[in-house]
Amino acid sequence: DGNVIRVGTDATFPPMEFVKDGKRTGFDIELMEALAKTMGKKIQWIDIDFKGLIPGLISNRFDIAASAIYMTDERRKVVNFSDPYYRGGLAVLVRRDDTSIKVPEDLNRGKRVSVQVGTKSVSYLRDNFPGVERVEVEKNQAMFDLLATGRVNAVVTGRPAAVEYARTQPLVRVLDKGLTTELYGFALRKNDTALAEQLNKALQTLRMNGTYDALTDKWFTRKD
Ligand SMILES: NC(=O)CC[C@H](N)C(=O)O
Repeated sequence: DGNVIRVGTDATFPPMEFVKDGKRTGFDIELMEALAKTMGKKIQWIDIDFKGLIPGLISNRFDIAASAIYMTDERRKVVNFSDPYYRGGLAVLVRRDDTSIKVPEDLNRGKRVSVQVGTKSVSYLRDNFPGVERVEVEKNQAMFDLLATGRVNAVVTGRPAAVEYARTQPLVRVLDKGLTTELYGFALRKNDTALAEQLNKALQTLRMNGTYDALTDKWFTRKD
Protein backbone atom coordinates (compact mmCIF):
# COMPACT_ATOMS: atom_id res chain seq x y z
CA ASP A 1 0.00 0.00 0.00
CA GLY A 2 1.70 3.20 -1.21
CA ASN A 3 -0.27 5.22 1.29
CA VAL A 4 1.32 3.55 4.28
CA ILE A 5 4.82 4.29 5.48
CA ARG A 6 6.41 1.84 7.87
CA VAL A 7 8.35 3.57 10.63
CA GLY A 8 10.72 1.80 13.00
CA THR A 9 11.25 3.08 16.54
CA ASP A 10 12.63 2.02 19.93
CA ALA A 11 9.85 3.51 22.03
CA THR A 12 11.63 3.35 25.38
CA PHE A 13 13.14 6.82 25.50
CA PRO A 14 10.95 9.59 26.98
CA PRO A 15 10.40 12.34 25.95
CA MET A 16 11.42 11.30 22.42
CA GLU A 17 9.51 8.03 21.98
CA PHE A 18 7.91 5.89 24.64
CA VAL A 19 4.76 3.98 25.49
CA LYS A 20 2.22 5.46 27.88
CA ASP A 21 -1.07 3.79 28.75
CA GLY A 22 -0.38 1.27 26.00
CA LYS A 23 0.11 3.94 23.35
CA ARG A 24 3.25 5.17 21.60
CA THR A 25 3.86 8.85 22.25
CA GLY A 26 6.62 11.46 22.49
CA PHE A 27 8.18 14.17 20.36
CA ASP A 28 9.40 11.93 17.52
CA ILE A 29 6.12 10.00 17.44
CA GLU A 30 3.93 13.11 17.24
CA LEU A 31 6.27 14.82 14.78
CA MET A 32 6.27 11.73 12.51
CA GLU A 33 2.47 11.49 12.74
CA ALA A 34 2.16 15.15 11.75
CA LEU A 35 4.67 14.68 8.90
CA ALA A 36 2.78 11.65 7.61
CA LYS A 37 -0.49 13.55 7.73
CA THR A 38 1.08 16.39 5.76
CA MET A 39 2.32 13.86 3.19
CA GLY A 40 -1.15 12.30 3.00
CA LYS A 41 0.10 9.00 4.38
CA LYS A 42 -0.63 6.68 7.27
CA ILE A 43 2.03 5.23 9.55
CA GLN A 44 2.53 1.63 10.47
CA TRP A 45 4.80 1.65 13.52
CA ILE A 46 7.33 -1.13 14.03
CA ASP A 47 8.92 -1.54 17.46
CA ILE A 48 12.55 -2.59 17.58
CA ASP A 49 15.59 -2.21 19.86
CA PHE A 50 17.82 0.72 18.93
CA LYS A 51 20.63 -1.44 17.56
CA GLY A 52 18.18 -3.04 15.08
CA LEU A 53 17.02 0.25 13.56
CA ILE A 54 19.60 0.71 10.82
CA PRO A 55 19.78 -3.01 9.89
CA GLY A 56 15.95 -3.11 9.79
CA LEU A 57 15.83 -0.06 7.55
CA ILE A 58 18.45 -1.44 5.17
CA SER A 59 16.75 -4.84 4.96
CA ASN A 60 13.43 -3.14 4.10
CA ARG A 61 11.51 -4.06 7.26
CA PHE A 62 10.47 -0.40 7.43
CA ASP A 63 10.99 2.78 5.39
CA ILE A 64 11.96 5.35 8.02
CA ALA A 65 13.71 5.04 11.37
CA ALA A 66 12.43 7.66 13.83
CA SER A 67 14.11 7.13 17.17
CA ALA A 68 16.22 10.07 18.36
CA ILE A 69 18.93 9.05 15.93
CA TYR A 70 22.01 11.25 15.76
CA MET A 71 23.16 12.06 12.24
CA THR A 72 26.67 10.65 12.49
CA ASP A 73 29.24 10.23 9.70
CA GLU A 74 29.44 6.53 10.49
CA ARG A 75 25.69 6.11 9.90
CA ARG A 76 25.77 8.32 6.79
CA LYS A 77 27.93 5.66 5.16
CA VAL A 78 24.96 3.27 5.16
CA VAL A 79 21.79 5.38 5.36
CA ASN A 80 20.43 8.71 4.20
CA PHE A 81 19.13 11.28 6.69
CA SER A 82 16.31 13.79 6.48
CA ASP A 83 17.09 17.40 7.27
CA PRO A 84 17.88 17.70 10.98
CA TYR A 85 14.77 18.14 13.12
CA TYR A 86 16.17 18.84 16.59
CA ARG A 87 19.42 19.45 18.42
CA GLY A 88 20.60 17.22 21.24
CA GLY A 89 23.89 15.91 22.48
CA LEU A 90 25.42 13.35 24.78
CA ALA A 91 24.92 14.14 28.45
CA VAL A 92 26.12 12.55 31.69
CA LEU A 93 23.77 11.47 34.49
CA VAL A 94 25.18 10.82 37.95
CA ARG A 95 23.83 10.17 41.41
CA ARG A 96 23.34 13.33 43.46
CA ASP A 97 25.20 11.79 46.40
CA ASP A 98 28.28 11.09 44.25
CA THR A 99 30.67 14.01 44.68
CA SER A 100 33.49 12.29 42.75
CA ILE A 101 32.05 13.21 39.33
CA LYS A 102 31.78 16.96 38.77
CA VAL A 103 32.70 17.20 35.09
CA PRO A 104 32.63 14.57 32.32
CA GLU A 105 36.44 14.18 32.44
CA ASP A 106 36.07 12.64 35.92
CA LEU A 107 34.57 9.57 34.23
CA ASN A 108 37.99 8.72 32.83
CA ARG A 109 39.24 7.67 36.24
CA GLY A 110 37.86 4.15 35.97
CA LYS A 111 34.18 5.00 36.36
CA ARG A 112 31.54 2.47 35.33
CA VAL A 113 29.16 3.98 32.79
CA SER A 114 26.02 2.35 31.41
CA VAL A 115 25.14 2.93 27.76
CA GLN A 116 22.64 1.49 25.28
CA VAL A 117 24.06 -0.89 22.67
CA GLY A 118 24.26 0.57 19.15
CA THR A 119 24.11 4.21 20.25
CA LYS A 120 26.59 6.99 19.73
CA SER A 121 27.31 6.86 23.48
CA VAL A 122 29.16 3.58 22.95
CA SER A 123 31.46 4.71 20.14
CA TYR A 124 32.00 8.13 21.70
CA LEU A 125 33.16 6.71 25.03
CA ARG A 126 35.26 4.03 23.34
CA ASP A 127 37.07 6.64 21.23
CA ASN A 128 37.38 9.48 23.75
CA PHE A 129 37.23 8.03 27.27
CA PRO A 130 39.63 5.06 27.42
CA GLY A 131 39.50 5.10 31.22
CA VAL A 132 35.77 4.38 31.32
CA GLU A 133 34.46 0.90 31.99
CA ARG A 134 31.39 0.65 29.74
CA VAL A 135 28.41 -1.41 30.80
CA GLU A 136 26.45 -1.99 27.58
CA VAL A 137 22.77 -2.90 27.86
CA GLU A 138 20.01 -3.42 25.28
CA LYS A 139 17.27 -1.49 27.05
CA ASN A 140 17.21 2.14 28.07
CA GLN A 141 15.34 1.30 31.26
CA ALA A 142 18.11 -1.08 32.31
CA MET A 143 20.69 1.62 31.53
CA PHE A 144 18.91 4.04 33.90
CA ASP A 145 18.14 1.41 36.58
CA LEU A 146 21.83 0.53 36.90
CA LEU A 147 22.51 4.10 38.01
CA ALA A 148 19.53 4.43 40.33
CA THR A 149 20.53 1.21 42.10
CA GLY A 150 24.19 2.21 42.34
CA ARG A 151 25.63 -0.50 40.11
CA VAL A 152 27.20 2.05 37.75
CA ASN A 153 28.61 5.53 38.46
CA ALA A 154 27.01 7.26 35.48
CA VAL A 155 24.83 7.00 32.39
CA VAL A 156 25.76 8.57 29.05
CA THR A 157 22.73 9.20 26.86
CA GLY A 158 20.94 11.92 24.88
CA ARG A 159 20.35 15.15 26.79
CA PRO A 160 16.54 15.31 26.39
CA ALA A 161 16.16 11.79 27.78
CA ALA A 162 18.69 12.43 30.56
CA VAL A 163 16.83 15.58 31.62
CA GLU A 164 13.50 13.76 31.58
CA TYR A 165 14.84 10.86 33.64
CA ALA A 166 16.34 13.25 36.23
CA ARG A 167 12.94 14.93 36.48
CA THR A 168 11.31 11.65 37.49
CA GLN A 169 14.18 10.24 39.58
CA PRO A 170 15.30 12.69 42.30
CA LEU A 171 18.36 10.56 43.18
CA VAL A 172 20.12 11.62 39.99
CA ARG A 173 21.17 14.78 38.19
CA VAL A 174 22.50 15.75 34.75
CA LEU A 175 25.96 17.34 34.61
CA ASP A 176 25.73 20.85 33.15
CA LYS A 177 28.68 20.17 30.90
CA GLY A 178 27.80 17.69 28.17
CA LEU A 179 30.02 15.61 25.93
CA THR A 180 28.85 16.53 22.43
CA THR A 181 26.30 18.47 20.44
CA GLU A 182 24.41 16.40 17.88
CA LEU A 183 21.58 16.77 15.42
CA TYR A 184 18.66 14.37 15.22
CA GLY A 185 17.48 13.16 11.82
CA PHE A 186 15.10 10.57 10.44
CA ALA A 187 16.99 7.77 8.69
CA LEU A 188 15.95 6.48 5.26
CA ARG A 189 17.39 4.05 2.73
CA LYS A 190 19.98 5.69 0.51
CA ASN A 191 18.04 4.91 -2.68
CA ASP A 192 14.75 6.23 -1.28
CA THR A 193 15.35 9.82 -2.36
CA ALA A 194 11.72 10.56 -3.29
CA LEU A 195 10.55 9.77 0.25
CA ALA A 196 13.39 11.86 1.71
CA GLU A 197 12.31 14.82 -0.41
CA GLN A 198 8.67 14.48 0.63
CA LEU A 199 9.67 14.20 4.27
CA ASN A 200 11.88 17.31 4.12
CA LYS A 201 9.14 19.25 2.37
CA ALA A 202 6.62 18.22 5.03
CA LEU A 203 9.09 19.23 7.75
CA GLN A 204 9.37 22.70 6.14
CA THR A 205 5.58 22.97 6.15
CA LEU A 206 5.35 22.08 9.85
CA ARG A 207 8.11 24.55 10.70
CA MET A 208 6.21 27.31 8.88
CA ASN A 209 2.68 26.57 10.10
CA GLY A 210 3.53 26.47 13.81
CA THR A 211 3.09 22.72 14.32
CA TYR A 212 6.81 22.16 14.89
CA ASP A 213 7.03 24.89 17.56
CA ALA A 214 3.91 23.59 19.28
CA LEU A 215 5.51 20.14 19.52
CA THR A 216 8.83 21.39 20.90
CA ASP A 217 6.92 23.51 23.44
CA LYS A 218 4.91 20.47 24.46
CA TRP A 219 7.79 18.01 24.80
CA PHE A 220 10.88 19.96 25.89
CA THR A 221 11.60 22.18 28.83
CA ARG A 222 14.62 23.60 27.02
CA LYS A 223 13.24 26.01 24.42
CA ASP A 224 15.21 26.59 21.24
N1 LIG B 1 18.54 5.28 22.64
C1 LIG B 1 18.32 6.26 21.87
O1 LIG B 1 17.24 6.34 21.29
C2 LIG B 1 19.38 7.33 21.69
C3 LIG B 1 20.34 7.04 20.62
C4 LIG B 1 21.30 8.16 20.34
N2 LIG B 1 20.62 9.41 20.17
C5 LIG B 1 22.07 7.78 19.11
O2 LIG B 1 21.72 8.20 18.04
O3 LIG B 1 22.99 7.03 19.21
